[in-house]
Amino acid sequence: MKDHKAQAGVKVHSSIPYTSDGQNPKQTYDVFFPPNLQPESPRPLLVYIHGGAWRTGDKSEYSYLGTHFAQNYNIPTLVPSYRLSPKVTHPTHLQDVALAISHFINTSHTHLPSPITQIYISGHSAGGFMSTLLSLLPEYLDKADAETSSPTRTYTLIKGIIGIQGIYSIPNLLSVWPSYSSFIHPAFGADTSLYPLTSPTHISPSTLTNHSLTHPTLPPYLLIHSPNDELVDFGQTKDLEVRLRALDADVEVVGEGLKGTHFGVLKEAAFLKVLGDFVEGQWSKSHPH
Ligand SMILES: Nc1ccccc1C(=O)C[C@H](N)C(=O)O
Repeated sequence: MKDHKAQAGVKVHSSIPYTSDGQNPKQTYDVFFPPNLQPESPRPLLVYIHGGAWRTGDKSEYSYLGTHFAQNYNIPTLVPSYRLSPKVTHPTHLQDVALAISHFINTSHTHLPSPITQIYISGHSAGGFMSTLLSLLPEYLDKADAETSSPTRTYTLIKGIIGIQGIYSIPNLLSVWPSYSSFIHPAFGADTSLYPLTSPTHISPSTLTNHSLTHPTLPPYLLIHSPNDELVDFGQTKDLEVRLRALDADVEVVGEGLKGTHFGVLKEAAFLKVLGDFVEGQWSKSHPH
């Protein structure tokens, strides 16, 4: 573990292993702490799950996001890496991310003056698929909690999900972009009949009812999708919006006003503002000044 100061007092803990063997650099996270956190003013946690078609990408490319939200919104931000395909297949990527979140929550008292009481999970592209599934299928975080011997049920801390140019339906993605089987097959296997089962857009009310005994309400969703995304069509976001509304969730879709490409949007000031303001806005509802 390395500790160093980033700009303007943001404290970074880099490459913290979240598995017990601690051997794989992909199974580590970076976490960005705002300066001067006070015990009497708790803050939410923002998680950022990177994209890259389940086969590329690394936490190191998104340090600027952690620094930004810690510095400008005073929000501790967790950026995990996870193992990539073809080395692993779904749901291993998601299990890694769930373990990273549970691991951080259960060690955060060593870094923070007060416990984390709210988690906002954002994800870009394939990361949007994962952030959404974490909210719709509690078993991923519950299983991670069992592994970390968590006394807290991490799932119940989720207070918002942010999908950024996400992939939410594998079948629809392949019907619009057949060539994407080049990364979908390594990530999800060649049996296309299983694709609907894994997709957030295909989660049914009855799937949810099975879980809702202990957590009846879905968190609010913010779905961000620039009209200039050249790699993932807006239909992905539209279809998820429709499904989430059918599941009685609050959904806000932001598209107009953004200009960036699939990856370019992540550097856009308007994007950073929409995401940060959403987290701060949700948090303020339960923590009025
Ligand atoms: N996020 C995506 C969505 C759709 C299509 C491709 C991507 C990619 O990220 C491609 C990646 N750079 C790759 O080399 O696999």
